[in-house]
Amino acid sequence: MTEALQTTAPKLEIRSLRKAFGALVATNDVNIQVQPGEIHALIGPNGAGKTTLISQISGELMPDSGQVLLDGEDITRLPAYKRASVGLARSFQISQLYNDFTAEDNVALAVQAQSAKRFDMFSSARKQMDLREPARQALQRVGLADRGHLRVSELAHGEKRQLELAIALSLNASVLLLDEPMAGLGAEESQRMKDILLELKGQYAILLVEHDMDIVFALADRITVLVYGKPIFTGTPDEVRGNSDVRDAYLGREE
Ligand SMILES: Nc1ncnc2c1ncn2[C@@H]1O[C@H](COP(=O)(O)OP(=O)(O)OP(=O)(O)O)[C@@H](O)[C@H]1O
Repeated sequence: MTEALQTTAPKLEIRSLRKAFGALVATNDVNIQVQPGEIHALIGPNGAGKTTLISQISGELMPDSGQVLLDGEDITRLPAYKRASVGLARSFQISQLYNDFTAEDNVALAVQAQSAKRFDMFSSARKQMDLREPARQALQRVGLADRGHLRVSELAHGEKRQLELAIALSLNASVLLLDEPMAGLGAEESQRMKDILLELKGQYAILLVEHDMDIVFALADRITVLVYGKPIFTGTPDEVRGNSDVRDAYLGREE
């Protein structure tokens, strides 16, 4: 993978991205390339600017300057709701799930929202099938095949996080933005999520923000370390572990 990473065109490219909130520069000249099939982790202390960066890539926040490119196309000004249709999906957050709907309904609704125009022309029976099948497949890929009939409110916390991922997968994206998929999970749930991400590894370009360093080092092909909005190092897990700047700025403190 590492050799391939150096020779292929990036799937997702962040060029000289900058975002300030008043005097605070939360994204400070960030350059990152995520290659096809790569899991690229973004780590850094609290407040380093990880979520702010993900929000600019997903289109929820406009950068002050710089570019976001998907397959070489500039999508910096594309509205968030259109990014999934060009292949970029941010995993939903639990707060966006509909509690009183079933897990399968939640995925089907996301599929429908993305394809609303396309489905207007179809009969309702056909529409149901076209929404249900991708929903079921996505649930299966995250290990929720036999939980689709349950309401979200009946799912365990870890299952809700799996459902968030299923929604992202159902959108047929080739690039996934995952913001702390392990947050709030117990040891067993974390292990399950790790196994799911390992299964997906190689099939998507994934930009992963995660505080759990065991998970990051087990999953990532490369890691970018962000400190005060600025990348201080990008490298393989071994390179990151061995870098003294990273240890001083972040890992030493975490460990
Ligand atoms: N809308 C906003 N207005 C003003 N400041 C903001 C805004 N959003 C984020 N910030 C600030 O920008 C900086 C980066 O925040 P961000 O949430 O991106 O960091 P993070 O690395 O994701 O942190 P954590 O690991 O705690 O989630 C922080 O200092 C934060 O207070």
